[in-house]
Amino acid sequence: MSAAEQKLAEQPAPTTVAPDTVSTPEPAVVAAAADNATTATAPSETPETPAAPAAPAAPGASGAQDAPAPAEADSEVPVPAETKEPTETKELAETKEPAETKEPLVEKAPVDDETPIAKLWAAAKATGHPEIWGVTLADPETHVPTRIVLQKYLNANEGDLDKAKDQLTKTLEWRAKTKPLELVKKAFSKTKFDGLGYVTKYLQDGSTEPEAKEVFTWNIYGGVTSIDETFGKLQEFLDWRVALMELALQELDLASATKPITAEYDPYKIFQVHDYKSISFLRQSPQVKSASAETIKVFAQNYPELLKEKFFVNVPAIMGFVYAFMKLFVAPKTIKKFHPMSNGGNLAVEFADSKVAALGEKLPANYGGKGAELEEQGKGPLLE
Ligand code: HEM
Repeated sequence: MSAAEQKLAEQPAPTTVAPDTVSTPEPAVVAAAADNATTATAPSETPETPAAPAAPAAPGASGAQDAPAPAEADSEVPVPAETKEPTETKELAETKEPAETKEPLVEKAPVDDETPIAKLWAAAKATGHPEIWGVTLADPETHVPTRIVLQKYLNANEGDLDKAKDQLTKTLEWRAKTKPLELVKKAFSKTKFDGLGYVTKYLQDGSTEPEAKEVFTWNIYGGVTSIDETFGKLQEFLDWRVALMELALQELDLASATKPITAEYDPYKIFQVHDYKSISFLRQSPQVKSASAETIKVFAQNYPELLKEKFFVNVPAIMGFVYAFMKLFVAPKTIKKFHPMSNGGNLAVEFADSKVAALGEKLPANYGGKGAELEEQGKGPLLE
């Protein structure tokens, strides 16, 4: 049992959805939520190989049918490595064929543009929008960052090419419309968003491996002083929330990534923390409900496979019902990455396994570390 799970076990999480009532605690829900999603899966040799159609239903299709596709849906389903890497096949065939001979080339199947990654690339080009998460898309055959992005769409959809294509196309259309990179340059209202969101990054000296970098986004929703101010204008809140996510993506810096990912191996993900300390309102207002539901939906569609683990800290025991309510909107596989904790001071011990040495110590003291406060070590969307 991890420290998060122990903390969780201390804290009841009722399942009743009625927002105005505090219902009977139900430890089973807590246990399920704390379940870690790091299910071991067979390694795949072919990163782009789609999962077999017989894989379990896509996230969002099981349990909560109407729930959006999860932003951070895991790809835990083993992916059979049936097909040979087409490029390898081609290279092999060509090198074996002496240039002088007139014999016909060995038949190459499938050709490069038939791989799922190549098909996603074709779909991406067709939308006309050139970037995603700070990566200017280019031929994935030679451009690792693009290959990573496209593979994430396959992973989010359990290797289902049609679904991946659909989600990718919608993301690119959304980015063309929303212009998230411009939101990062925009200044938001200090009155509404001051102290509510930060991004931090931690590096392991001497290593260039992707594991040597950990990026966190922090949502200090306990710091909200006026629901009407912060959540009253939904689009404004969403824009700010998207700007925060894009800042985190800048730190993740996929554009400089050099290591391809597979269905099972993907170190390019972000930790998220929601801090509900000192929450001044104990009921979920309609504004909070719609802001949360809409954020979850937008993120599920447009930021798949970017969540490593998510910690909800300083959750007042009396608000266990909120957790139960929120889970209704989230796909089961994403929920497995959630860790509610009653005491934020225990957060630091969760990162003992990180490749970034003493990561926990680098966190602010509020979270059990020895590092500077978030205001000092973090950055957030611009405010005016
Ligand atoms: C009443 C004060 C609260 C506010 C203002 C609030 C705000 C939000 C918002 C805006 C989101 C959207 C997702 C995001 O920003 O990343 C969210 C998601 C969520 N919140 Fe809260 N929340 C509150 C209380 C709680 C409590 C007490 C819990 C219990 C643990 C909770 C659990 C969750 C969960 C599980 C999600 C889904 C996260 C995801 O899909 O990534 N919330 N919340």
